[in-house]
Amino acid sequence: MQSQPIKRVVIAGGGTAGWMCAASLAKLMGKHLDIQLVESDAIGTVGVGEATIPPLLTLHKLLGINEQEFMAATQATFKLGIEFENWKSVGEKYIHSFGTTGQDHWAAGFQHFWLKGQQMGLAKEYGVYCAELLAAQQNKFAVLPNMGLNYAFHLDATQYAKFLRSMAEQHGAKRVEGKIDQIDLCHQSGFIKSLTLASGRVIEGDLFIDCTGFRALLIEEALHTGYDDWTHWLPCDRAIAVQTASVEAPRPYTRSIAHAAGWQWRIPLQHRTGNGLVYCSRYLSDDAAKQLLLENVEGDVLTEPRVINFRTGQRRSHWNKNCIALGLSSGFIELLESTSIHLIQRGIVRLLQMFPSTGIVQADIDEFNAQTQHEVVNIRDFIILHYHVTQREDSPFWRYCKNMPIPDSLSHRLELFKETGKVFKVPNELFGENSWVQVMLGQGLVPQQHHPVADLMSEKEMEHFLSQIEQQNVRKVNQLPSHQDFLQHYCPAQNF
Ligand SMILES: Cc1cc2nc3c(=O)[nH]c(=O)nc-3n(C[C@H](O)[C@H](O)[C@H](O)COP(=O)(O)OP(=O)(O)OC[C@H]3O[C@@H](n4cnc5c(N)ncnc54)[C@H](O)[C@@H]3O)c2cc1C
Repeated sequence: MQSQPIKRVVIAGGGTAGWMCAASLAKLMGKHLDIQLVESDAIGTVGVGEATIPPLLTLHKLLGINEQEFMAATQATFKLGIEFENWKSVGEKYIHSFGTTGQDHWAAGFQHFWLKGQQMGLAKEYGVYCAELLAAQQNKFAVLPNMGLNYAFHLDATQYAKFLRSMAEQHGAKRVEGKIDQIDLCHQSGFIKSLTLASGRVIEGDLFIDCTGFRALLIEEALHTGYDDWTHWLPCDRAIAVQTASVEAPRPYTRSIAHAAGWQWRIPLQHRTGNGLVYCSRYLSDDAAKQLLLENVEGDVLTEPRVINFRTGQRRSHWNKNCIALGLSSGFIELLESTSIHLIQRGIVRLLQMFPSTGIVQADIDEFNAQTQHEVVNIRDFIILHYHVTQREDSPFWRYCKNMPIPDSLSHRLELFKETGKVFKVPNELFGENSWVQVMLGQGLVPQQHHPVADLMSEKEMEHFLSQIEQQNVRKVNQLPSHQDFLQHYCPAQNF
């Protein structure tokens, strides 16, 4: 397709996606590449995206990032999961934690033993059997040896981009300030040849990474790649974001609080709290959303509330010709389970694995797109689950979500769990069985049966099995310091 070797990589956009990509390429392939990143201070970044999930630790290890330095620089706190309030019904809550719940048997997941234990009147709440969940509820945390607790971070998105920028520049990536005005295509191949800036400067490249956010300047405006719209399954299309002063010690989890036409996030950082309301404009006006958010935040409001429009879905191809889209330019599922930054990371790793050093071939493009789409579709189903499996019928929004048709792939999973209690992870899927079980149970889907292997346990054996898991978790959590104390000792930011 394009037999010339790929030496010059141009990254358009310097938000989280752009700088994650620049830092990774520069650190891991910088010796062989000329990397330029173009960004515009006048346009700025989306400025949100502050909750992450555990696989980010793997990328940080790969890049040799010192966790304490990174956390101090980005005002970060630890995250053990997400608390969902009012999602199943108003007044009820559950936590989707990053930990393992109970102990699986090779033939059947822990949920089967828990269901049997419940039938026998011996099992407590599902979350009692997960150390991360107990630690989150008690606001406790420590980094334990051998990944004793699974965790991720809450971070300041602007500081994170700065942190990555300095790393990228240290490894040779060059930043170009300026507004991209025009994208120049090769008449014959349709490949991108160069970007022309408002200043008239022309930036040529062999491979272009579109990190221009929702604008999708390269992948869509120039290459007309197309977009699969998922608003019929994920109807929220607006968010209002606002930062507030902290009023309590930072909790080691994200809060997601459902309202009548969407939900509100609370992300505690060391120096402030990130808040926002995600909503569906069919059911709530921007003014009403703003009022609702401001009525439901705690602490002094530090920034002007900002409305962000989005359309859930994904780009039809994430890699088209010599352009790869990363971040918001590639699509947006929803922020509910903090999967966007993770998908940027996956796109970068995939690019490194398939880097077209000797030239671009269609087989690489097809493989990249197939893998990405497979991954994104499974995450999409997991997010739809939260909205669709609910007992709420108290507003038009929730009635829509409860009654909307859902993808067949999700229907099958829900049916399987409801009928049999079984959950199987699809190969290369982000969310494992334990995540699906936590959210399905949390949203109120209770299986009608359990696996017969759980029937082999006598009452005494079941009691012992459940109580030793519980005691082990209680002992682990009892020795932990408070999250706040641990942050203060491990990674205090300057103004903590
Ligand atoms: C409300 C909301 C909350 C979110 N919360 C989370 C979360 O908790 N966790 C999570 O994982 N993800 C979250 N996300 C997604 C996350 O914010 C993004 O994945 C992440 O910030 C990456 O954004 P980006 O770099 O693609 O785009 P942006 O941050 O928008 O960056 C775009 C870049 O392109 C540049 N640019 C654009 N046009 C031009 C031009 N013409 N010339 C030059 N430069 C240009 C801009 O200046 C900027 O540098 C959230 C998203 C939204 C909308």
